[in-house]
Amino acid sequence: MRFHKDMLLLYAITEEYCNRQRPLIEMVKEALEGGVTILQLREKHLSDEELMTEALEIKELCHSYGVPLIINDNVELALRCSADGVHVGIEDTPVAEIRAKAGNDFIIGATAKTVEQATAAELAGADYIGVGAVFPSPTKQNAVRITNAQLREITSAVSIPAVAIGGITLGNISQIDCGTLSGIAVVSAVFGAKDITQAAKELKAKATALVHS
Ligand SMILES: Cc1ncc(COP(=O)(O)OP(=O)(O)O)c(N)n1
Ligand SMILES: Cc1ncsc1CCOP(=O)(O)O
Repeated sequence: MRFHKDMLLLYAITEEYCNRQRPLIEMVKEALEGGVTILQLREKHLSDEELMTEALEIKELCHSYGVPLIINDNVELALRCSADGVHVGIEDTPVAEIRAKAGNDFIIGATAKTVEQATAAELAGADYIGVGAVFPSPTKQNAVRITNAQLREITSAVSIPAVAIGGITLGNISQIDCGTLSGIAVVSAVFGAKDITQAAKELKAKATALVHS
């Protein structure tokens, strides 16, 4: 799927602790019904084989909604299951290596917590950056926080699009003073919600207002 920055508007990320009373595919479907625009499979507890099974099933579902599937960290698996892309952190496979191997149509997202990391990601060929944590995150409690000023500095240092991540909820999204953001990335605000579809709809409306502010 060809990357466009509008895909980043409501970026939903799966996570083990948010579900598991019921199948992940069911929860992903509810999120897609609510209008998420890109989905990342981030299931760190699964073996490659289990992840492959989930990825293939979820990819079909995402594609039926025209939504790209991104795999967290695991480049080899992302390529093997023909996912649309991968998201990597600072300590994962280097972006330039992925780009050389996967070609230009593969979506590559990179985490950036500093201006240096953001400009390096852009130079190496990343399509977008994920910047955060902008609030304390229940999902990644040790995530380093960044301020609104740092967020603005980072996003304005690059010309590739950016999403903010970390502890974003319906209640605090309007406190993000973003500069130029293309969207928000969330785990618990969607997959931890009682009504996933409704939560996604409401977050999407607020994300739309944020990116146009
Ligand atoms: C969209 C998005 N932004 C940032 C991250 C964090 O990725 P990373 O630094 O690799 O940390 P883990 O996800 O591996 O804990 C992300 N996953 N997605
Ligand atoms: C993967 C990641 N990286 C920084 S915060 C975070 C988790 C975001 O989850 P939540 O939206 O529940 O805070």
